[in-house]
Order: sequence, then structure tokens, then C-alpha cells
Amino acid sequence: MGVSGSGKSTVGRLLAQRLMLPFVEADDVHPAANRAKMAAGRPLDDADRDPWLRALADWIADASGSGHGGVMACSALKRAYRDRFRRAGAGVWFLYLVVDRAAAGRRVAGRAGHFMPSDLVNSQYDALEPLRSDEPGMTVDATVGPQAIVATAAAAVEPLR
Ligand SMILES: Nc1ncnc2c1ncn2[C@@H]1O[C@H](COP(=O)(O)OP(=O)(O)OP(=O)(O)O)[C@@H](O)[C@H]1O
Ligand SMILES: O=C(O)[C@H](O)[C@@H](O)[C@H](O)[C@H](O)CO
Repeated sequence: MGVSGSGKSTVGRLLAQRLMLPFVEADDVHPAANRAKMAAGRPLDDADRDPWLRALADWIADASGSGHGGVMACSALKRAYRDRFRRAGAGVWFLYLVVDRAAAGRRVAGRAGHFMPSDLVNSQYDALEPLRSDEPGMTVDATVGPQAIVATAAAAVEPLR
């Protein structure tokens, strides 16, 4: 979880490889209308996110039900979204990638071939409800290298598997 530019896709892919688990990129699950809205510079609201969260919760239910689990790269900005995911499957655990607005803005602006415009980064922080201490998971500094983040996260989740 984390705002756009926090490194969810980068870290999530590497973590899934390391743990040898299926990976899903939540950006690929957005309805076309959501992608078009963001590309036009308009932030998503709860209603826009509802069908997307439903599809992602289904993925979690399948991964959980199959017994192998999986890794998802998803902003999951609000507590209510994470509650939904926790209800969908057993053992849902969040890695919260923390990055400040300036760094996230620079990363999103510097990335090619993605629908998300950097002017939407501020709206991501407006929606963001950081991971709280009662939510299973881990908060990490997302400005260190991706491999270091993956090593830290893998060490934390391995004993839970
Ligand atoms: N730990 C890191 N250190 C330096 N650069 C990083 C790190 N993680 C990601 N990046 C770079 O930042 C940019 C954004 O990363 P990425 O696409 O993984 O973020 P994201 O959170 O998935 O964003 P979005 O939600 O918009 O898809 C990419 O260019 C990526 O290479
Ligand atoms: O909930 C949201 O506002 C969206 O999920 C965004 O976070 C984007 O999908 C993503 O960050 C852009 O790549």
C-alpha cells in the first residue's frame, strides 16, 4: 500500500518473486473509466473505487482460499478499503511504503507510459490514511533501494507463512 509513486509495483513484483507467489498489479484491475478519469487529472472517489475494490477482494479470496496466498500492489489508501481486504481473506498483511510528496511527485513525473499524472499526487495524500498500529503489517521507508525493502518485508512475512 501507499500513494502513487511510493514503489508498490516495483517492490510488489520483486517481493512476489522472492516469495514465489502470484502477483497482481491493482492498476491493471481498474475499470477503463477509472483509468480515463485519472488520466484526465481527476482523482477517484469512493464510488469509483468500489467495483475495483470488489474485484481485488475477489482476487484475495481466491488466493486465500487456494492456500498459497499472493502479493498485490494496491494503493489501499483508506482504512475502510483495507478492512474490506481483511474481510476477503485470511492473513491479509500490509506493507506500507512511506514516501513524501516531493519524492512521490518526482517519481511519478519521471515515469513514462503510465496513466497517472503527477498533478494527482497531492490528492493521493489527501485520501491517505496511514497504516495504523492495530493493522497487521509493516511500515517502511520507501526511499531506500527496492531490494532492501524486499529483504525487510520478506524477513517479516516468512515466519507468518
Ligand atoms: N525504492 C525505490 N527507490 C527509488 N526509485 C523507486 C523505488 N521504488 C520505485 N521507484 C521508482 O519510482 C517510480 C514509481 O514506482 P512504481 O511504479 O513502482 O510506484 P507505484 O506506487 O506502483 O505507483 P502507481 O501507484 O502510480 O502505479 C518508478 O520509476 C520506479 O522505478
Ligand atoms: O486509489 C487510487 O486513487 C488509485 O488506485 C491510484 O492510487 C492509482 O491506481 C495508482 O496509484 C496510479 O498508478
